[in-house]
Amino acid sequence: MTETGQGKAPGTAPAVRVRGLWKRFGEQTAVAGIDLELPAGRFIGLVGPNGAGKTTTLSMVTGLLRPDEGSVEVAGHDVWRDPAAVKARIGVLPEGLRMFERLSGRELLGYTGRLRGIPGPETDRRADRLLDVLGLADAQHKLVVDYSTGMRKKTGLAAALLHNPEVLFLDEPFEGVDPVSAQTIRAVLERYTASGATVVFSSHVMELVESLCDWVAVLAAGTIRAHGTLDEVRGGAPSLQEAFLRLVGAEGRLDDSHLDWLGGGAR
Ligand SMILES: Nc1ncnc2c1ncn2[C@@H]1O[C@H](COP(=O)(O)OP(=O)(O)OP(=O)(O)O)[C@@H](O)[C@H]1O
Repeated sequence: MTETGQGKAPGTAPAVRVRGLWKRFGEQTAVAGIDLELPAGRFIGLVGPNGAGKTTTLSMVTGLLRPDEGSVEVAGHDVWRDPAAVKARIGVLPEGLRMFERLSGRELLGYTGRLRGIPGPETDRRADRLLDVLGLADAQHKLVVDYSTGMRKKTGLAAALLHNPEVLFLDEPFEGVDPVSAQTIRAVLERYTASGATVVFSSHVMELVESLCDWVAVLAAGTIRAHGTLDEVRGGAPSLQEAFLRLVGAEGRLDDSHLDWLGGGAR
């Protein structure tokens, strides 16, 4: 059992089960019929080029955006039929996270704890630990509006972890984060998955995904191009980056002759 009393049974049900997922914005098809199962208890990377549909997929999986077609289950619960059960079990750090700017980091966590129904003293205990581990203790009484990008990400992560979710969804969690903070976030996430929880995060940075994740899904043009363990997705390729370029059909995209005017003193 987790500290919040939710049953966590890694391996019994997939963390996420997506069937026939579609989303169109006018003429633009952002997600084109995704079927995917993400295993529980893994550190999972969702990778894809710009515009591949990662954010749209994560938004639908976390109940922030309604699909045109298809179904999503998280930890065995249907996201649209049983939203409260899903929301109790997930933590989300969305892209472009909006926060209450006029609260301090500390107040924000206190508020999040109350929303999550965690008793005050327990919220305080967890907030103390998270702020400390994430290097935010000294800034905890500053207003969020005055935080740097990295501090905002770390505060958002603390808020997403406060209720000890079964599945944590992070959209580009390392973007705008300095290497020291990135290392801290990594350590926190590794500790969290070691306890049987699942992390699903999106990224363009293949080296990061390769070093952190043990399971990967590759998305391009709204479809899944490959999924499986890191070794399965890499196939025979020497690195995930090379496998990725092949899978998304981007090998040799740069034809030097197009940029023959660039550099070399020619104006
Ligand atoms: N609200 C929207 N209205 C119109 N088009 C949208 C909207 N949201 C996403 N799209 C389009 O859907 C496609 C997928 O976008 P999405 O943001 O999911 O991709 P992504 O993989 O997260 O990209 P990036 O890595 O650049 O953040 C893109 O072509 C995008 O322009």
